[in-house]
Amino acid sequence: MGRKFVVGGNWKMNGDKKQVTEIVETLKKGPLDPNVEVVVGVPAIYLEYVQSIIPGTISVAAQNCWKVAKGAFTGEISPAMIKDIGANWVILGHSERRTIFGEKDELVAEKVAHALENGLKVIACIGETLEEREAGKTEEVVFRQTKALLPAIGNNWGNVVLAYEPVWAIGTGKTASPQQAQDVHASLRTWLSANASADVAAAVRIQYGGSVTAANAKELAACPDIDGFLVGGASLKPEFIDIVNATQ
Ligand SMILES: O=C(CO)COP(=O)(O)O
Repeated sequence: MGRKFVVGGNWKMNGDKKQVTEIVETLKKGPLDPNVEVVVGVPAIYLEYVQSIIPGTISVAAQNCWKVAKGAFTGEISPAMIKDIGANWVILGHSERRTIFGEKDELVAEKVAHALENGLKVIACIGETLEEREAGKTEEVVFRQTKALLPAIGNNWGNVVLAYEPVWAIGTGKTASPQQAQDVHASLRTWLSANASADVAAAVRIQYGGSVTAANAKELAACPDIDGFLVGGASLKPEFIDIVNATQ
């Protein structure tokens, strides 16, 4: 069975109530390819609001969550809270969480495990820095990051999307070339086949993220191992529609 294309919009810490309303209005008008799964990653404070106004065909994701159910964790939200307001997804391990907020592989894995146990679907992000790429360590890094997730995911791969986001391509306007992205996605699948299972490797959807725009989405989408995108800046703009429709 083919892998359903899945496009995420990661709004990050952008927008206000007016702007998020406008983005949802734009998404409502579409038209969005019905064969593509669409997920929007919303700032925590607007999650419930966006969930209440967005069409049921579009899923809502939190951009982070904590690793236990409740308690004295000031400022955090739990998977149960995300589910309580009707959202079904969470983005975890984003490079901004890793670099700015110091999240290590182990913590990301704990969050992934807890989110999956509580019935959320997870977009798990991995990717190398420029320094790591230039040192020839791209595969080593993404394999290490993925390996940390294996026990957390267990046999729950059906609820996980991997997002390969080279850090040097995020918000820089410097997209990985289709070949660079395809190469990493293909290696990841080979690695998964050896370290998870052939079925997981064949079925898991791997998104590419990093300066995806309407101008480069079609070429990237044509790569055999690219199964969707995780879009930052362009997800706040009407061109997000064209990115969703890039496989048409
Ligand atoms: O980090 C990203 C999505 O999670 C990518 O961001 P940009 O599309 O702004 O480069």
